[in-house]
Amino acid sequence: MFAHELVLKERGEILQALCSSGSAEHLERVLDILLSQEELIWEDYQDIQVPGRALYTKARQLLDLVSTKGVDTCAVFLAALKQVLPDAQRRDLSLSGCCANLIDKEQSQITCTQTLLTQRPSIVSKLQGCIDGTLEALAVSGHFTSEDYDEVRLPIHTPSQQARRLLDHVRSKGESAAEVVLNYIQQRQESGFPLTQEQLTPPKEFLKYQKKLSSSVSAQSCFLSNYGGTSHMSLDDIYTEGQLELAHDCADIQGPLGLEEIVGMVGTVNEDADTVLVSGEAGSGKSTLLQRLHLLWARGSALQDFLLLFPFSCRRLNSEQRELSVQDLLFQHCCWPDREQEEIFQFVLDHPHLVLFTFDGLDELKQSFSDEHRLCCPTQCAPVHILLFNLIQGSLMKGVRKVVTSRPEAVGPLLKKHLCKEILLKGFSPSGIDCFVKKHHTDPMVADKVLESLHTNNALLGLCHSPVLCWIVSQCHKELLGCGQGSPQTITDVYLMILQHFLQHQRPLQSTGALGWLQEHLQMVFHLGKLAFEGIGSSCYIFSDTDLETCGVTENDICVGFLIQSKDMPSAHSKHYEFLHVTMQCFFAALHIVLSNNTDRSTIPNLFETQDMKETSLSGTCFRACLSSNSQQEKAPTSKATAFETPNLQITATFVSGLLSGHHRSLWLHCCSTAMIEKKVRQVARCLSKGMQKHFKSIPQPVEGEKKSMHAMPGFVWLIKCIYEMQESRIAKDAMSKLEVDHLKLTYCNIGPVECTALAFVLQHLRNAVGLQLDNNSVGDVGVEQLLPCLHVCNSLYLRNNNISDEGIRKLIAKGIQCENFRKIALFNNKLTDACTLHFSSLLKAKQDFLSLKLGNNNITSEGAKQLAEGLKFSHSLQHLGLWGNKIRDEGAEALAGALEHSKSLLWLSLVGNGVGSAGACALANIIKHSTSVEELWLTENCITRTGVECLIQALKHNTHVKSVWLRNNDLSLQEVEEMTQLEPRLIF
Ligand SMILES: Nc1ncnc2c1ncn2[C@@H]1O[C@H](COP(=O)(O)OP(=O)(O)OP(=O)(O)O)[C@@H](O)[C@H]1O
Repeated sequence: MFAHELVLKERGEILQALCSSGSAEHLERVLDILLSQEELIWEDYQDIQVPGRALYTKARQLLDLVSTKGVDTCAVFLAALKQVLPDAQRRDLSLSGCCANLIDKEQSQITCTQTLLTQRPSIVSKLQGCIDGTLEALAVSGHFTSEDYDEVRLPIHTPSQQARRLLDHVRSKGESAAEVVLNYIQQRQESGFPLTQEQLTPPKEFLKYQKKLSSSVSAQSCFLSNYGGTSHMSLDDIYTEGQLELAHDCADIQGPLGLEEIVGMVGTVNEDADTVLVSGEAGSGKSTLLQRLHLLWARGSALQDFLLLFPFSCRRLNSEQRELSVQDLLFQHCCWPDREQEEIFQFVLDHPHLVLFTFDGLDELKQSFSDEHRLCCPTQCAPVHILLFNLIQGSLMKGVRKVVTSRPEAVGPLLKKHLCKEILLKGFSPSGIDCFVKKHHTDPMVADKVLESLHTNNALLGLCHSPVLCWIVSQCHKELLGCGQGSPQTITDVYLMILQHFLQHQRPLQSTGALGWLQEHLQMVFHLGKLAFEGIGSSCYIFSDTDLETCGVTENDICVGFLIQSKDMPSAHSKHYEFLHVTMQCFFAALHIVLSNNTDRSTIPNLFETQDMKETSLSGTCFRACLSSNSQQEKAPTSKATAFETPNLQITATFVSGLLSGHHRSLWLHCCSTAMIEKKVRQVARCLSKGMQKHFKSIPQPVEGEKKSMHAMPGFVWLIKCIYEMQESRIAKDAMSKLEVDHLKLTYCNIGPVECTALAFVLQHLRNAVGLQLDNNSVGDVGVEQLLPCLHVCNSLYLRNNNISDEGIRKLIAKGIQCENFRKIALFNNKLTDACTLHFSSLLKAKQDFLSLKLGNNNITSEGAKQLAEGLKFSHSLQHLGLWGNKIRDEGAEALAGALEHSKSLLWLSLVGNGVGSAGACALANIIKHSTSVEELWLTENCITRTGVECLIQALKHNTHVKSVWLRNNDLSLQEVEEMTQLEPRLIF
């Protein structure tokens, strides 16, 4: 193959190789070589290197340019690539055979400017060690102004980029400036400063540091800390893959993402950014995922493109009061170099693309993200959050890859614009739950029993998609297996179960009776509750000895196991503690709110109003003000925006609702006054009702002719979940009696099985049937089953892109057949196969008023179509049938045509993108011939040839009510298309 053909054929791979590290270094080195080989002229170079242009755009332009210059330039380009790319990437490209030999140009140039061009690669290398000196020489000789100096020295440039910017400036200053540069380099060489080639291979001390860092990262990441109180669990033994998805649609990737793809370029939406965000709900496994990445890196089994990985926890960074430089941050917070600190840091600065930073829990940082305070100099000291924000946005240490985790609610548009991509972590898949439980219980009999019990309680199974809940449920298997009918249904039930588990673990229950376990440990609950509550209000998740003392937490309280010692705190002399998991802190804070006599009467209303505060972006002082302890107020001087606090306050509010539910009220009887509890119940009920009404009031009036539709605002799902936790049908009924909409839209709302359970609990009380649109969530089969109790109030159900399989459909249809209102369903982009068509066929037979069935982009073949046709024969009502993007061929089309040809109801049929061919088209022509209702037939992309279209034309001759037949992208020549359009204008090509 010729070089230019190869450049064309491997374009995608070459682009990836040049740009995937996110650093411009590879591209710029290739440009240096092409300039030196005189394959590019200066103007070509300037056309590509337009400031501010995205890296990928520059690379694409270079590829276009070398292709237009012909085979020789392409051969030199490939040789340059071969020289520049690291071994691993070079192996991925088949460059051999087509590369030209790079020629070392003789130093017989007429001008210094030419020499700077033809010797550019080596001059860039030489300059890196003496940028300052060269700049000074240029300034002294009057060629460079202080602006030139500043532009070259911009700290966002790596040293090699600074060298190139210097040469670019010199080019515009003329021959004498070029002479100054060459003279300076020559003098420097003569005075004994060698070339800087060794900058590209790590210095010896660096390798020692790398070893030290990786063993410290490995030590930190090999155990899971929340097993600390009870047993040690190594990450290897328990780690279970979570579900990772790109937040944005991306054609390049099918199926779930792997761990390596988190840092890779796949799914990039902003090529200029270096920061990847992994977002996920509380307990979805973000910290554990990072921990896994750290461990794999430290062991050399993943992310080996990065020589260094620096892990940070925002929770720990909160306690850093000093101003630090990036160098201090790396060395003091991650790993201290024993020697040659400067040299190691210089290597990091010179090779940003070989370095990875991870920041866990951005939502826990006391300050909210802002890009106002710019900092570019890595040696300048600043408060830690300013360093962090500048690293994330890339004004500091451009080119270093960053992975940041956060709860989704805490990510505002300000941060989003600095992200190269966002990845959603959606907890465990159904098979992930099985896998986790089996790993958790080494005894397979126990694991089987736990799983069996989970599969008989769908609400609990839904909860187990959240890893933290799956962990609790597995941990409390004895309680779970012992509780029979009363097994947990709500998140609060699960947390009460672990409370009971830990308390009884400490002192097995003997004489105290069924309610005794709590009473016996009430003081401990009060102490931890106070600590948790005060921390939640001020985003404080790590507690000192003094904090514990202030809240009365004793050694015995610690021994129960809810508090664990914090790892890696900078001050070694005093102990620090944190809750096993932050959701546990929320739970104890909720216990405090429910049980304490001393909480302010506005605590509950303020807690529930956090959502409003978020939506109106008021400050979070309101909730903080209701905290009673003075010490806490002293400790929270920062003005953290409410948006960052809201997730944990919302979780606390959800627990408050759950703890005050009728099911649990008897628990509190012996702990506090019934009147106080009842008052709090009324307060919560009022807050929920008020919150709901506020949402309903915001629904706009419908435009004439359109249905009244409500798109869920943030917080709607949370309120629904609180109502579910309370388990009060009365509140649900009351809330729904005021909702007057025809269509309820909850697309992209993070709806998983747990949310489905809550939605069904509340929506079943709707007075009028609605269209329920849940597209683009993570409902899954478990969620579908959870929705069944509200199916009777759904006239249409939209579940596009929700990971639903045939099993989910089986249950859905069994119920749907009995629901009078249920008339439309849209299930495109799921995991359906032929097995589901049997159920749809039964549905069509049984429900003579069913109107619309859309199953596009699934895996249905001709066999499925035949099965479906069996039901279609009986349907006298179906108006819309969508089967696009499946694998239905001619026989399937024939079966469908046979069933539909005499239909008096069908208006619209789509078989786009199936491959029915001409035989299929001829069969479908019968529908046109005989049906008295069909208006639109969509047959785009179906390998139909002239024969097929001729059948359709014939059929259309007898039909006046068909409006259009879509035939784009079939096997027809331009001439045929023109000819047939003339014959039948209703054909659309
Ligand atoms: N992939 C996993 N494999 C095994 N266990 C997991 C996994 N992910 C999470 N867990 C369990 O769930 C617990 C909570 O997970 P983790 O702390 O990682 O969640 P998170 O998303 O960081 O939560 P938060 O946002 O509240 O900080 C872990 O301590 C661990 O016990």
